[in-house]
Amino acid sequence: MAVFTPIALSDISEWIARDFEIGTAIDIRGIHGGIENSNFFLDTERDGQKQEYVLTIFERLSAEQLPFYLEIMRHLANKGIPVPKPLANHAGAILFSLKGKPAAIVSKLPGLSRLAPEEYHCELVGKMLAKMHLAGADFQHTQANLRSLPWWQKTVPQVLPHLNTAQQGLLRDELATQADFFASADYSALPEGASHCDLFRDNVLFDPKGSSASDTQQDQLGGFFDFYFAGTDKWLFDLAVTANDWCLAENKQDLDPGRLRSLLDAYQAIRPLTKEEQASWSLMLRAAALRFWISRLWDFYLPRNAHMLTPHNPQHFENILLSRKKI
Ligand SMILES: Nc1ncnc2c1ncn2[C@@H]1O[C@H](COP(=O)(O)OP(=O)(O)O)[C@@H](O)[C@H]1O
Ligand SMILES: N[C@@H](CCOP(=O)(O)O)C(=O)O
Repeated sequence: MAVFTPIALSDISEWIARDFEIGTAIDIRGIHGGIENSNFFLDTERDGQKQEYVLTIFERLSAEQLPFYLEIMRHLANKGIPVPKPLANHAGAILFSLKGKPAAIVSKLPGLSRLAPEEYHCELVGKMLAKMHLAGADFQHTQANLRSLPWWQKTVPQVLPHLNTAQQGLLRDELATQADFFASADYSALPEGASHCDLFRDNVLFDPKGSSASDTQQDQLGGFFDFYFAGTDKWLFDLAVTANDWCLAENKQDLDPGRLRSLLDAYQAIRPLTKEEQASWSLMLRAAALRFWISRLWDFYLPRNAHMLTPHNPQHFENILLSRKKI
């Protein structure tokens, strides 16, 4: 669990009662699992009914960067895509300040993560990802993915001293390959728009409808959340990030053909890939692997203070990159 900024009920009760239409705050609990922000489940009571929200204190993103993330969630939610909807106060604002940091309150989605997904789950995710891309096509705001090539180029020199010679070679070579790819005509031709850019298994919830916990074939998509790495990016990058996490084989590095087919077929049933996208797929899988290898190295070797922070394992994405280079 990472709670960088602790919040107690007494810190927010008056504010909630005064500025919102959501009744009385009755409970606030730090959430396990996240590594970027301080997240809390916030319960309120209104007219005898319990209501559930998620309160986020943003630890790294600035008040200037945040409107993009909150507005894309509002835009998608208004179009029926199951994503958290930011809550507006009486004045219509959706971005607030708490303990001197930016903060937001969003609706709590139903369900739980499926960390061992079946092909069926990959299909649900592929279909909704394509719908989300199309629903975001008329979103007016743009903001670069802040964890794309310029950030990789800035961060790689900081992590290189911590790596062995083989890892340094792999990282340098892949960065150069990706810089060439990003400068190519093929890359420029790829369609882009608002993208999640971090659609890992732990950022998707499923609402179990089956009669038992093991009856996962009845799951329905509860929603996508954690849009705080989103940006205007190539849709293919979003799909590659998703494939690299959802479609792993038993060895946890190669792609599992069945899961991958389910994801891609479902995505393409809604938005078929262009010929440039098809041609760029293997390089984009590598870009997606590199992105998370670098960020995990950065979190691992240059950690921040948090009360309970468990950095993700960088080796996992080194293995995935090596595997994607063989495709
Ligand atoms: N809108 C939401 N609805 C339901 N659960 C949520 C929501 N937002 C966050 N969570 C829960 O909080 C946990 C951490 O959130 P996450 O956004 O992944 O944190 P971080 O941005 O710090 O990585 C998630 O694993 C999930 O259980
Ligand atoms: N998904 C990324 C890290 C971001 O963490 P999240 O909890 O915000 O998804 C990774 O696995 O490296």
